[in-house]
Amino acid sequence: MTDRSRSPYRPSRRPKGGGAQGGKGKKNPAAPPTPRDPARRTAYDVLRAVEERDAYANLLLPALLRERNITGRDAALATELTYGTLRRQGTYDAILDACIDRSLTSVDTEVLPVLRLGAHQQLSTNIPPHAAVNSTVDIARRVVGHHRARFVNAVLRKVGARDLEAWLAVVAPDRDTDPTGHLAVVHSHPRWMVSALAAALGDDPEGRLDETEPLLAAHNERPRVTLVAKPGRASVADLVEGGATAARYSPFAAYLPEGDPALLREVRQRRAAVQDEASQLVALALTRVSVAGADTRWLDMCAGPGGKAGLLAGLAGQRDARLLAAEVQPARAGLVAQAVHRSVRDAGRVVVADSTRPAWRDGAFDRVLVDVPCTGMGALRRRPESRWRRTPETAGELAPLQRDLLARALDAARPGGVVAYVTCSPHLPETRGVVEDVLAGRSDAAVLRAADFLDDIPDVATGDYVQFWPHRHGTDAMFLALLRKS
Ligand SMILES: C[S@@+](CC[C@H](N)C(=O)[O-])C[C@H]1O[C@@H](n2cnc3c(N)ncnc32)[C@H](O)[C@@H]1O
Repeated sequence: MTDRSRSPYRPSRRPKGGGAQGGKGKKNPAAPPTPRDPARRTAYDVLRAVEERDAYANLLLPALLRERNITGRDAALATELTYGTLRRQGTYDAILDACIDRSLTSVDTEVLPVLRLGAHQQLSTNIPPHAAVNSTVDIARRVVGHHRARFVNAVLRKVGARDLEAWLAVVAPDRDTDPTGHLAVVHSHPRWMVSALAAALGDDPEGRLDETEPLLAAHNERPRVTLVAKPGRASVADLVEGGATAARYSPFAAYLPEGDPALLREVRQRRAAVQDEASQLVALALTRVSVAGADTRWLDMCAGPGGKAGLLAGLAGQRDARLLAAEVQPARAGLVAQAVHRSVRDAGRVVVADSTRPAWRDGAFDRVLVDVPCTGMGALRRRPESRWRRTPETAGELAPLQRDLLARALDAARPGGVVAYVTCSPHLPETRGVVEDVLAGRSDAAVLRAADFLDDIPDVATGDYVQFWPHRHGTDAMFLALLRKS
């Protein structure tokens, strides 16, 4: 069995600059033609760009759909094929590995995505098997030529010999003797990530990883769309009138069962936006901690693209406070400005700034949010390919920056002020590991029981910290620590 501690089939890098267009066909940049079988071709182009140049599917796919004028059912099929294939890539690779004589690592980066795309259609969709194979081989002929298309045809016919369940019984390690390896193949995650998530959940590493399994399964589900009604500018009732349903936990959230969020008037007018419910709740928790004395100066140190800053600015405007939102990347700061400047009484100001070298004086703020850059292991439902990008080594490389940012956040808070340390990751070295490291080196801050500020939400407390989970709360796996400056 191949070790799946990381995406085992990473090809060597190709020269950059080729765009997503993989084949030899000429492309007219002024008016790109809609390709034959546009859904599959577009899914293939995205999968190949992800494989070869670490493209982001959530950015590239909508851009290609727009550029090629693909809408309706074709757009829906392209989306399903792209995300479905990326989510189950680890499982399909294990199956494909068993179907070819040589190692899958030796398969060209042009061919590998087409094999995965074919496996996905055969094993996880209702597309009739002959149509799945024929259409995929047709794509292969156009993008990699007749010779390699014959190879694709032969492999996919072997894949079609069993259904998914039967394949898993063959290729997944035994659950009792190797639960981590079993779950890694069955639920398509790198092996190290299964262990890291199990540790964050507190699952017994010697046991069957019973809670880890539903978490991994949830990562392979399409997340529902959650909206935020910006305080003072729209209400949940407005969103419900537009077809959404009130959310379970956040007083500002509504779930959109289906359809394009932009069809809602409030979203078009930027009075509402798409935002995960846990993102809303960690920002809200920061505003619920009581602070003695003045409560007018709020800081968001890592604000881009502005989800939490937009909510905080709205809440600040209702309480005669003002938010300063800092973001190091100018383009992302522009997005923050769009989110913040429509808050009540325009309570936010945005600056392009490196928050590790603050332009503000120490002790200047009553409330500070530091939502640090992280591995994104809490958002695998929305960015399925990110699970294959990290290794155990690279998963820890942001920790020095995270520690630095938290230390600067504590500096920025005044005595009696409060700091929220947030990550969109449950990975222990970037959650409690960072908080405990920083607090070990200073005596001017104490941890508050964060769950006390999110009182009606079950199963979020992990000691003094809060950890949301996709399988428990239907949200991203967002972490929150609340600290009081002394
Ligand atoms: C996890 S994201 C923040 C998400 C944001 N709070 C929201 O809700 O939309 C982290 C952000 O921090 C920014 N960042 C990274 N290093 C920074 C630094 N030294 N100073 C300021 N911002 C930084 C990144 O560019 C990124 O936009």
